[in-house]
This record gives sequence, structure tokens and C-alpha cells, in this order.
Amino acid sequence: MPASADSLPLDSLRFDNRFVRELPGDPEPDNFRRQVYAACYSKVTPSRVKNPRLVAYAADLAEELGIAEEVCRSDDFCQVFAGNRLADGMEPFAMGYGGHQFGHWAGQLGDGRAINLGEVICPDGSRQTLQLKGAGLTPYSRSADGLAVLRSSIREFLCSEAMHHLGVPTTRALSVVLTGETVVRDMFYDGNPQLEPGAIVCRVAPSFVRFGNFQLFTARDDLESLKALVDYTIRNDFPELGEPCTAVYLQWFAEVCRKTADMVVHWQRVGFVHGVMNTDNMSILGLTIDYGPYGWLENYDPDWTPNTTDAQGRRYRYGNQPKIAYWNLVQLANALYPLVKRAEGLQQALQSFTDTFDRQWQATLAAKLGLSAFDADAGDEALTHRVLKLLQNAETDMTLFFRQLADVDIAGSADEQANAEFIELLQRNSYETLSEAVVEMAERWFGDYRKRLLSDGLPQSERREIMNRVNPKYVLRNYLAQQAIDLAEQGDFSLVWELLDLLRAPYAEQPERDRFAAKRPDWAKERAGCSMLSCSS
Ligand SMILES: Nc1ncnc2c1ncn2[C@@H]1O[C@H](COP(=O)(O)OP(=O)(O)OP(=O)(O)O)[C@@H](O)[C@H]1O
Ligand SMILES: [Mg+2]
Repeated sequence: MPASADSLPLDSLRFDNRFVRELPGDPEPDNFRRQVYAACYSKVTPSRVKNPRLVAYAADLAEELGIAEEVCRSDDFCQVFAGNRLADGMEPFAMGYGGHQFGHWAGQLGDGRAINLGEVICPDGSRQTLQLKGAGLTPYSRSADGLAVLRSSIREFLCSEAMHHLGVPTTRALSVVLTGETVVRDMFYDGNPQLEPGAIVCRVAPSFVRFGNFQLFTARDDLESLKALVDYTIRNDFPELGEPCTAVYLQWFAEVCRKTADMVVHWQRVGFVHGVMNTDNMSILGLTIDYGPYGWLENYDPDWTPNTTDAQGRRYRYGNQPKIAYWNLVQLANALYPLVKRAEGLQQALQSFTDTFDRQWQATLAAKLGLSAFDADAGDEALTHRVLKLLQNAETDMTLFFRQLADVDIAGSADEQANAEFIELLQRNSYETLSEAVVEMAERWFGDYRKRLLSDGLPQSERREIMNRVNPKYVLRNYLAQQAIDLAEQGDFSLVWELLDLLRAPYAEQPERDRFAAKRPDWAKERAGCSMLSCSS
């Protein structure tokens, strides 16, 4: 429908809400907490908030959606993305899903504080669903309040956009608004509840369906709804696979396995630790979803997890992410089994996770080291394994190390000079003084690396280019996000904007912003929010 002359600008967005139109919905119109059966969603309106105030928006994403920059600055934008006004064509709803949390089946979870507004048809013809996070109670809110706080909303907003520009598959974030209301949170669950500013993020993705959406139906023996959602997902999100049938179900599952593997390879590449890889936080499109207690590796440590809630078992530590992704896919396979009834086919599809992950991770490591390709015969398995061990033992900053390694002149300098340059690089980027044993280990590795590069024969400039395409200079360091939050809580959003802008070009040299590519300062080592996060958000 064309917008009339006096309608507000967001009313001219085009919505086509297939999810609510084509899938079974909850017939109960009232919004109260309950178990919802035989439905993919419940219609629910975002809560009104007192005094919405814009914190930041992603102008490039707005443009992709067909929202002009001046509209982003309008009061209407703030009202709509705070949930106070529905633009024409929006039909808000919350989705039902279940999930395995920390390895245990948790039953119905669902969008307890996320509310989908509708599916926009973008100017380029693609579709994106808009979703508010923190917009109030839904039938799936269980015992919680449906809200979100400013610190977690800024973390979600900045990291979604940073990951997108790093080339990591992810949901995106259009805006953060303050609600003008306060929210009570006990950040470390230690009996110290505080009042915090409430906020709402608008997330954007082609679909927000998770593994848990399918799992919930199977857990309830509701094969009809399971089939409806699987067929819907294949038709709308994987149309290239053709009309749904048993063979297509298997191809689809294999594709989900490949997409998930691809996502995790990217996480490992950039040093991202998700923190809560429950099956309700796994997107069916292989997008990173739910930026909660995530973190970025500083010193390379495969055992590190930012999530204090997971400190005991460290289930979701960096080095375990590929295994957990696989475990989650096995749960999805179990959920699909009643529909597919081919255990062997599902097994084979699962193998495509391992194959894709192994192949892509090897290629990624080769590129991170500036090799033209991963060559097992040239000893690359050991070479890549050893460099990671070295970084772990030396407690070296992963991002800085790989980025600066591209600048070591391999062919142009004598052995000793290159060697000294390398040890200096390692020390400069390590959080501890290198021991003699580590220096020795480093010299041995570097000698072999240098030989490998010389036989590979790529010119230095080409090698540097390969490396700088996969080794970012800037990531959303844990302490940088926290500094932006500290200022924002004082009403100063400038660092949110600056980081957003910085992270739009994470692979480019931005010399005037070198301070954002610095090692974690000492004050941030034990500071809450910088290295320790809980699920409280
Ligand atoms: N403050 C809250 N109010 C209502 N429900 C909540 C709240 N926090 C979390 N939940 C719900 O608890 C479950 C698990 O929470 P989890 O921390 O994985 O998700 P989340 O951060 O709310 O959101 P998402 O996965 O949508 O990014 C989900 O069903 C979620 O909606
Ligand atoms: Mg979640």
C-alpha cells in the first residue's frame, strides 16, 4: 500500500508476514505466561515504555532495509523501535521454542523477551525479519520480566555489527534505544540486585528460527507442527533445495550442518567465544544469535570462557565450540528423526559438519599464516598445531599476533634478524614475560615456519594480503565494549558510535585509531564485564 501524504516514514516499509500467515498460531489472544501447544507463535504486542531515547543505529543496515538516515534520527524511529508504535503492516508475535541448556533438556523456552515485528521486503527484494529484544512480557517469559538492560543491549548491538563486518554469519542489529525505565538485575546472582537502565535492541535476520523450535514439537510428539515448520523453512529459507520430501529433508539437514560448521570456523578464526551455545541459541540459518555472555580471546587460551555461569564445567569454552556445535546438531537430528525416519541419512549429513569444519579450518589456519594453501604433505598439520600451542604457552594476544605476523619480513632479512624480530613481536603481544623454554619453542617454530614460507614462495606483499584478509586488526575487545557501556550509562554515547564506525572496517589500517588495537590493559583483567560475564542481561 502506498503511504499517504501525512503518514509517518516507517509506514512506507513493505511488510509481508509469511510466518504468521502460513504457520499454525496460538489461538489464545491474551498475553499471560503459559505452555503453548501446536503453534509456532503467539501474537503479542510490545509493552509501552515511558520515555524512549535513541542510543545508536546502524545506518548501513537501515539503508539496506529502505530506511533513510533522516528517518533513523526521527522521533518515529525511536517510538517504533522502542515498541511504542506499530508501523503499518507490522504484526508482532513471539515464537515458541524449546532447547537443551548446558546439556539438559529444558522444555518450553520461547521468545520470553523477543518480539518479532514483521518481515520487511527490502528495496533489493530480499526479506528481513525485524525483532525487538527486551520489549516486554510474552507467553514465553516464564518467571522473568521480558526486559533487557543497557549494558547487554549495547554489547549485543555492537557485536552483531562487528561480526557482520568481520564476515561472520550473524543476526544484525539496527538500533538500541533506552526505554526511560529501570530494570532490576542481580548481575552476578550474588544477592546484590541493582536498578539498571532498560533498553531495547532491534535485531534483523532473514529468520530467527532456532534448533529449539523443531525440538519442542518433537518433544511433545507433535509431528504435524514439526512438519509444517520444516516444510515452511525449506520453502522459504532454502528454496534452492526444491519441494520438501524425505530426500530433501536430508539435504536440508546436511546444509544446516555445513552452515553451522562455516559459522564456527569463523568464530574460531576471529577468536569469538559465544558463551551460551544452548540449542535454543543455534540459528537454523547458521547465524550467530544471542549475544549474551560472549567474549573475545585476548591471550590465546582454548580453555577460556567469558561466562561465569559456565565457569565450573567450561562446556562453552573457545576450544570446545566445534564439538558443541556438533552435539547441538545431533539434538537437531534427533528432533528431525520422526519426520525423516532415516538414521543413516541423518548420520551421513552429520558427517558433512565434520568434513566442512575440518577442511575450512585447515584452509583458514593456512591463510592466517599466509600460506597459499594448507598442505598436509608439507607438515602443515604440525605447523598450525604448534603455533597455537606456542600462543597458549606464551599467553599471547591472538588478534595482535596474527595481524603483526604479516609484517615480519621473511625473505628480505637474514635468519637471525628475522628471528629476533619474531621473538620481539611475540613478547610485545604477550601478557607475561616469555620464559626461556617458550623462547626456544618460539625459535624452533619460527625456523620451520620461515622454511615453509620460503618453499611456498609467495611474495611478501601477497602473503601479507592473504593474511590481512582473515586476520582483523580491530575486534570488539571486551574492555572496549565495557568502556562504551560505562560512558553510555552516564549518558554519553560517543564511544558506542565510534566503535560502531571503527568496526565497520576491521581489516583496514585506521592509524588514527591505533589505540583500539591495543592489548587488554591491566585494570581490565579482573573487571566485571571485561573478562567475566554472567547470563544476567
Ligand atoms: N529477562 C527475560 N525475560 C523473559 N524471558 C527471558 C529473559 N531473559 C531470558 N529469557 C528467556 O530465557 C530463555 C533463555 O535465555 P537466553 O539467555 O538464551 O536468551 P535471551 O538472551 O533472552 O535471548 P535470545 O536468545 O533471543 O537472544 C529464552 O527463552 C529467553 O527468552
Ligand atoms: Mg537465548
